[in-house]
Amino acid sequence: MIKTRDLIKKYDKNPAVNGLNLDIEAGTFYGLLGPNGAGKTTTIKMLSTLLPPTSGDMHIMNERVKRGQKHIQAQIGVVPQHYSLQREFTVYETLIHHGMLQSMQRKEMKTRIEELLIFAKLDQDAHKLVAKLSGGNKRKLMIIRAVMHRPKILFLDEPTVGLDAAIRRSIWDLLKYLKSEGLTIILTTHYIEEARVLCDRIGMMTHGKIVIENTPHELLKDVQAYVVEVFDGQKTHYAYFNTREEATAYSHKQVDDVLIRRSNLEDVYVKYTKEKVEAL
Ligand SMILES: Nc1ncnc2c1ncn2[C@@H]1O[C@H](COP(=O)(O)OP(=O)(O)OP(=O)(O)O)[C@@H](O)[C@H]1O
Repeated sequence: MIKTRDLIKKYDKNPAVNGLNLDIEAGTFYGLLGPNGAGKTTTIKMLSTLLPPTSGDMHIMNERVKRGQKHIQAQIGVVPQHYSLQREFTVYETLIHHGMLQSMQRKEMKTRIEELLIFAKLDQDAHKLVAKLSGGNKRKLMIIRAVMHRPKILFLDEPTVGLDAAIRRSIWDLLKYLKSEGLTIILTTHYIEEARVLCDRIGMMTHGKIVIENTPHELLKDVQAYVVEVFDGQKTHYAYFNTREEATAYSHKQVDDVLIRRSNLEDVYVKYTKEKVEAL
């Protein structure tokens, strides 16, 4: 569905994306996980044909992508990182406007809007002004607007950043529903838990490159199952063990405070990037 080879994007001479090779199959929920500045937004902009690469190849639905290919763009929905709604439109007008831009038939638009408003739990707010919506509902509106025209691929750039945990979960439910409709979804996030909950595959990205990619389950196998965290008063040291018994034996030898826990995706991320990412 999406394939890139040696994709590079430089701003001036600085590479923001530095040799990206992706193979994403149809129907996959794919997460690009990485800290600020890793190159996630630049990747999404190139894949969604908004930004031309400096070099490299990109295929979407078996077709080589060049800038401004209308028939490929019609198969793509994009939810950008920053709010991009007309404040003076109502929720309903926002969706109608998008449907018209996508040349949808009026009858089809009406049915699709009703369906999406219900799934996004925005049906009570259909005639509310965008300016009056909460941050979470604005984000949901951007998501359903992006899929109004039934694209095959949805790109989401940090869809839950800055939202509280309850709203974030309701957005996750909406995204799970869209995936069940058969969409291929590519999401960027710096929330590890978001990638773990939603994604079939995760590419961990730093300095413009994917450093490891796999299913969340397989990624976890990359670190030993138990971690002992030892805080020496200034810094936390992490030691990894295959069994709880080994971890416990190690913890008994420590003089400082210790915590024993199961390892998680953050441990995998730190192992590969030596960078901390924000946990939920
Ligand atoms: N228009 C631009 N001009 C110059 N440099 C840019 C531009 N856009 C991004 N960059 C730089 O490219 C690098 C990658 O940025 P990008 O926004 O793709 O990363 P990101 O992983 O999405 O980070 P964030 O989570 O902060 O959005 C960063 O060093 C950034 O400063």
